[in-house]
Amino acid sequence: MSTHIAAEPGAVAPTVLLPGDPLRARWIAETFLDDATCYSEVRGMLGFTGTWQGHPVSVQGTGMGQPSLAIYATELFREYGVTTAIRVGSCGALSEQVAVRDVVIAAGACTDSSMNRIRFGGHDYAPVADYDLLAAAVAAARSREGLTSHVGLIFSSDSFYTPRPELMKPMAEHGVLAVEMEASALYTLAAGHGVRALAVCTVSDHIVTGEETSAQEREQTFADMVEIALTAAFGAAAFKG
Ligand SMILES: O=P(O)(O)O[C@H]1O[C@H](CO)[C@@H](O)[C@H]1O
Ligand SMILES: O=c1cc[nH]c(=O)[nH]1
Repeated sequence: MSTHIAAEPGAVAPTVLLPGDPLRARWIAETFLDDATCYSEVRGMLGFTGTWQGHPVSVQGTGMGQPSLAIYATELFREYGVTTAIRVGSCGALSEQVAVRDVVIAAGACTDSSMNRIRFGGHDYAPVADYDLLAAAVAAARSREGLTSHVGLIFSSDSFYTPRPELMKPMAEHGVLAVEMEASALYTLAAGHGVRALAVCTVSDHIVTGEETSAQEREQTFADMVEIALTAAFGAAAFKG
């Protein structure tokens, strides 16, 4: 057991999906995994292990924001031997080219968080996805009929309710597709631990148009990103099977 995860050694699979919402973790386990069992309920941050197409997979809620994700990611990497970590999150579209329910695959993550500046003595750091996971996810997303997907930068903000909304426009003008709250920390911690990481997000709301989805939809309907993440984790052969 680690401080915030009540799993026995070996109870967490080497490949973990990381939704912010612990109830989305439960929905993913119940919907996509075979023989899923819950290994942790500490603080209500649910974690499950099962199999997908015969591959062991865990799904662990991370909570909202980079400090919360960093707790779970650090314990998973240091104490449970996780080698592949894929965030499956919701995000807000910044660009008019991106619509609600589109999937955004994050090649890299900008941030307003001070976590990396503290880590690197004031220098900036460019958190990027694992290239093989990224390429596999893009291929999987582009082969899904009826799904519009995008690949590029996202913005991992410390604030859901931003005090500086005027900064979203220049972000979009510099290629940032969407805002969420965890990917930058995930990519940084994964790099530091030699772990493969990726963030695949579904657009739950639109910062420009104001369109939004319900809490129930964010918890239980973003299936494409989950299947893309699982396919990327286990390779193109699994996708065909
Ligand atoms: O839906 P999840 O994965 O929690 O992700 C997004 O939703 C939360 C904000 O509503 C933040 O955690 C943000 O990153
Ligand atoms: O962090 C987030 C997630 C979804 N939508 C947003 O606007 N922000």
